[in-house]
Amino acid sequence: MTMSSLLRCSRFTRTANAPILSRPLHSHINKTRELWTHTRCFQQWQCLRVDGQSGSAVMRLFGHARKALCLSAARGSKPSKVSLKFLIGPAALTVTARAFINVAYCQEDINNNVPVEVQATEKTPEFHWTVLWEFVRPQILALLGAVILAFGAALLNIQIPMILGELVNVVARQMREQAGSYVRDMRGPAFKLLTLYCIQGALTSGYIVLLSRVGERVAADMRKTLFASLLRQDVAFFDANKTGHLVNRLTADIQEFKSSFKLVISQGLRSSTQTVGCFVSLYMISPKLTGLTVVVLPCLVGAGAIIGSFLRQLSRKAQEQVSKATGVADEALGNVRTVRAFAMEDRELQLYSVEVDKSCEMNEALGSGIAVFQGLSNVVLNCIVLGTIFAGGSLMAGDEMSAGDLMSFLVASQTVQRSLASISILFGQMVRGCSAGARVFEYMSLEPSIPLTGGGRIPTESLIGRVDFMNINFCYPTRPGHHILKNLNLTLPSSKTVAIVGQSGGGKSTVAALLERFYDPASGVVMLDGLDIKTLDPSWLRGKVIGFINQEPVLFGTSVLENIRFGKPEASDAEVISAAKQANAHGFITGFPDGYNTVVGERGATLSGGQKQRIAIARALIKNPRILILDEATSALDAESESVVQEALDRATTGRTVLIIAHRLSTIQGADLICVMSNGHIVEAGSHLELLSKGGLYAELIRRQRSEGKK
Ligand SMILES: Nc1ncnc2c1ncn2[C@@H]1O[C@H](COP(=O)(O)OP(=O)(O)OP(=O)(O)O)[C@@H](O)[C@H]1O
Repeated sequence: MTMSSLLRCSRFTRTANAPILSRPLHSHINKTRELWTHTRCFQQWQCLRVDGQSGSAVMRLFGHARKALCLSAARGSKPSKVSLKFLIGPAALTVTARAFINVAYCQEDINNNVPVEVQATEKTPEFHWTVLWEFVRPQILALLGAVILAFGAALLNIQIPMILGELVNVVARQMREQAGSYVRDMRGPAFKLLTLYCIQGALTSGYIVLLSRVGERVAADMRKTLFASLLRQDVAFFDANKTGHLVNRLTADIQEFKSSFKLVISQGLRSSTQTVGCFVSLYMISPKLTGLTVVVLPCLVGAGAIIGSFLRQLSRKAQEQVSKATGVADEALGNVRTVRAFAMEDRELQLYSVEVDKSCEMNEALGSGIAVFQGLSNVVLNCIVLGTIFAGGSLMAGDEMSAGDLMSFLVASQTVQRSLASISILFGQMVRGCSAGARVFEYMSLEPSIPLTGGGRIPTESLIGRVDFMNINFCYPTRPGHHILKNLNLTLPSSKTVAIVGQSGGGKSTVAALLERFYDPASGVVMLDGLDIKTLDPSWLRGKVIGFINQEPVLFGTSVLENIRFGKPEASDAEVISAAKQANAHGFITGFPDGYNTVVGERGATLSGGQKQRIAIARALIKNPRILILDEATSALDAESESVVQEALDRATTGRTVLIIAHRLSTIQGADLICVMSNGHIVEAGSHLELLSKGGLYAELIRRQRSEGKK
């Protein structure tokens, strides 16, 4: 979009019930509008209601609008309309903005703390033919072949009623004249008809084979491209989108698109060719009867289409209800241990039953609707046949038509009916296919603000491993008004252990997330060996430099060997075993009947917490990271497992830069530096003894934990 078109479409309108704006405010908004058009963020603004706001309040309002849009962009949606209700002082102000989002604004500094209520209406994703073309292009020859074969089959279908008519004429002549050989007269048209049937069958199989090849390959390419795009997205994107919703796009949406694509090409082409062709045939057989058909048929097909669309709506709702019920079952079965632990089986069953009963009711209603529709269609179709015979018979009586012509007319008009009905169904299918395709394309074109790769790398031999957090301010993109880190300054000296402590929810893990570059700070820099990590290759940083072990290690449902090798795919078996030994895991792994080939179950469900944690440590150690982050690595374990894991961790931290995030202060007393976090920044730093002697917040935390321990 050019700057001039942006300026053209930028406008403010006052709605009927909006109070008259004061002059200074008007000019202020105009200035702001200029600002926005220049930042290329907005396509159109509509200021609906402004009650006695000061200029600066309006400026803040625009700031919030921008943040809301950034938030939506981080969630992966591009809203066309965002309604914001701001409560600034006593007055309320409502603005509706039509937005053209520039995703780059996700990283804007977010510093305002005005209470804000945001409702974002998600824009329906758009279907882009150019994107589809990119997927179809490699299959174009097969697709053209399919189109030609389908067209050929449709042309043959048009011939069939005429030849049937010829056959009936032979029979009628035989009955009338009783002369000549029946078999000889029938042979010609019968042979012709048989040949047509065979060719038509061959063409039909041909185009179905080609189309399913095209459809499957296009769908496979789409799946791979969408999955690659999803894997590339920012962590913030996954904060904002449910996994089930994303998986649905990869599975159900692509499936729906593929079915529609195949159906629209094969049936659409066939039905439209047949409709046109058979209409020509009808006209050639009997212009009078065709005139009658032209009046009656569209009315009936139109009525059928209306009822059909009602039934489709009903079917969509029933399907939604089925997936709702599936969602309940999915959640319960996926969290079966929690359900069992709370003895909630009956409640889950009840929830599921309610949803299943609703879906049953809807499907029953749908079934009744379909039954009525089918019954009516049968009556109507038979009436059409009756009407055609009636009208055709009177034409035959007047010698304007032969019996064969009437037969041809009947078959051709039935073909037209079927084709028109299938076109009306296909239209709905096409709409559904396009919206499924649009949902798939939406995430394909989404560019992450933090790329996966690209940027500099520090050679391993010169990597020191010093980390500096300088003046960091940060809010999570999903909660723009909630400031987690405020002017945080922290240094992790090379080969030293730094522990961060502080109240729960204070932002300790957020510091680790910024070092991993899961998010970028709103302002300030994170430096590795004096280089801004934004200039370094994120995949190198995460894959080679930093080892991350957190409270709830997630393992993949494969073998122990593969899980450890996840840290370094090229590692030999000997390296895996050595990492397992360092992590105190070799003993229990070799105790399993299948040793390193033991499959650990979904998310490592067949292992104990301590065993999972030690495999996670081995997975982190196998890449020999310069920096190790231990985020509450032992807090989920019992005392016995904790001591085994702690022993592994103590061994792992030697010679590395280590950042420990801990609740239990007893585990970090040996750290070189302990930093106490409060209110988003570091308020105290020093060794355990120094901090104790100061008698500040750390001493208070120690005192509290000791008294809790005693209780
Ligand atoms: N992905 C996220 N999106 C939005 N807010 C988040 C996200 N992760 C954490 N938060 C919020 O950020 C704040 C800091 O969370 P963080 O996990 O950094 O705290 P913490 O100090 O490590 O807490 P704890 O000691 O309980 O683990 C919390 O208020 C939390 O609700």
